Amino acid sequence: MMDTSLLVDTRRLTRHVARLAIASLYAELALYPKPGLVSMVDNGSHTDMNAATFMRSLFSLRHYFRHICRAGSDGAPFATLKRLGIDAEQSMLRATGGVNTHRGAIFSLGLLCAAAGRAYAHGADLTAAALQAHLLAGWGKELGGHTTAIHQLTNGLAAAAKHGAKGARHEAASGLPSVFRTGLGALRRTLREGRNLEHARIDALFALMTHVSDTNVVHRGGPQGAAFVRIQASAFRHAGGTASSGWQAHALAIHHAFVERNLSPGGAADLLAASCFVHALTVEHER
Ligand SMILES: CC(C)(COP(=O)(O)OP(=O)(O)OC[C@H]1O[C@@H](n2cnc3c(N)ncnc32)[C@H](O[C@H]2O[C@H](COP(=O)(O)OP(=O)(O)OP(=O)(O)O)[C@@H](O)[C@H]2O)[C@@H]1O)[C@@H](O)C(=O)NCCC(=O)NCCS
Ligand SMILES: Nc1ncnc2[nH]cnc12
Repeated sequence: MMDTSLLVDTRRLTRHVARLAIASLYAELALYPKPGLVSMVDNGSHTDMNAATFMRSLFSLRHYFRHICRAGSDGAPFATLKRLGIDAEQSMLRATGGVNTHRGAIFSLGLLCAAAGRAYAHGADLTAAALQAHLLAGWGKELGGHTTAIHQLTNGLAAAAKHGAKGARHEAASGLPSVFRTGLGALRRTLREGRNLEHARIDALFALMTHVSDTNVVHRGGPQGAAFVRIQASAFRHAGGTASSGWQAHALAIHHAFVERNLSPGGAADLLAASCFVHALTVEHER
């Protein structure tokens, strides 16, 4: 006879995972000041999207995260995840009137939801190490060979071809080191030092801006823009990050400098949401 308790538990897990995924995207959107990025306060360097566009996008993705987590727990092949990802991109574009708000999150956060489902189905504790191991064991080989599933020249492909930017596919094929090492590391460090989640998210965003090969930055600003982002983010961190009493004024000055140069670290923003997700999902298993 079928074990229905497992079915109920899996349903509970997929709901929990989807709720955390959406909450993480919301936390990223609500954070301020975020250099060049859209928030509840302003549109940063963007003219075609605002917080309402992001809220519509976020709402359109709520079932996707549940479905991709379920696919992971069912042991689905990469082709299934890809299909779900493409469908989610289409829902997002319908919800936003064609604006790319969350393509990176659909990809990276979607893969993490699938990895959570796979880890759970294998009876693993939901730790960060288990998530990364299940991501790579489940779909690492296909991710290594994943070119693109959408047959159009994206800004990311153009930035890769012209300037060698690595982008989301390279990041995922390497097991999302920016999430598991850079983002999560910074979140945990700031919390350990006794500051709050808002501080931790700001520190994580600046850590990601220092390390990530962000196709969004490269597409808009070229190699000089990417260097500017790295230099500004490093200066913020060397000044002590959110441990410094003047951190808000410093972050705001960087925000204005990015808007002046039309720069937007959208890849780092997506990876911040992914880091917040991993932190929230694993925090009680890491003690
Ligand atoms: C696999 C794909 C997702 C790859 O897509 P693409 O060829 O576009 O590759 P990337 O640019 O590398 O990645 C896509 C988005 O990921 C974000 N990103 C950028 N750098 C990184 C990075 N190093 N690591 C992780 N993620 C990264 C980034 O998203 C943010 O930027 C968005 C805005 O970008 P853009 O459209 O350029 O917007 P504007 O600057 O405003 O443009 P203009 O107005 O100037 O024109 C922002 O919304 C953030 O989300 C990249 O956009 C994809 O091709 C694919 O295959 N999809 C199908 C799904 C799938 O296969 N799923 C598999 C299982 S889940
Ligand atoms: N808050 C934000 N602003 C602009 N691009 C983004 N991509 C993901 N989050 C973003």
